Amino acid sequence: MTAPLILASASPRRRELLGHLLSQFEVIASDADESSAETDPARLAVELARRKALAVAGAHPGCAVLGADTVVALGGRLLAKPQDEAENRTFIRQLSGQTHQVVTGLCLVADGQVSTAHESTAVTFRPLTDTEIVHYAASGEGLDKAGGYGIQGLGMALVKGIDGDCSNVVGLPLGRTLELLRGVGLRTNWD
Ligand SMILES: Cc1cn([C@H]2C[C@H](O)[C@@H](COP(=O)(O)OP(=O)(O)OP(=O)(O)O)O2)c(=O)[nH]c1=O
Repeated sequence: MTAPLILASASPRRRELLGHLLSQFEVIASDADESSAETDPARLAVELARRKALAVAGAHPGCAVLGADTVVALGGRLLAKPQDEAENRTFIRQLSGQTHQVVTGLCLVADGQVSTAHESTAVTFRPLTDTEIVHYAASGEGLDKAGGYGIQGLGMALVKGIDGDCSNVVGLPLGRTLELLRGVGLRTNWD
């Protein structure tokens, strides 16, 4: 498999993480519709990753395309990106003192083959004070992130523990991504 790889994502975190695996790839953001009635976190994350990858693959035949989507699930609820600072406070208040799941779905389209995978990581927040919640939401860091926080930034101070792959929480599970790339014969920096 020699076709160049395209990362179908506007996320700077995904670009940086994929750079840990491949020295060369292109980035083209997908405009795929992200609305869905699916409520199961893993199925939703994979469905959206598939839409992103297929949208870009359709416009770039002959290229391998990787799409990803990260979903935050607290009990039966899904927390998307907060609309504004007030909703960000609500999300962080809900996550306070609780364990939630962060699920990233992956889809790789290559040589007419569609491969999918997902990874799940459990993240536990400390019990937070109102002052802490207001302080974090005011930073604006969580506004473009699923669940309304970034574990790689200031949001690290919200977290009591993590069980699973940390890169998955940031948006691209590196182990699973390596498996998918190797599965279609793509050579990575680790091979
Ligand atoms: C929970 C969490 C999420 N995130 C990010 C990862 C994803 O970029 C984002 C979830 O939104 P996504 O819709 O998965 O991705 P995106 O809109 O940023 O980019 P694209 O759809 O173009 O690929 O939240 C963090 O960076 N840190 C975290 O701790």
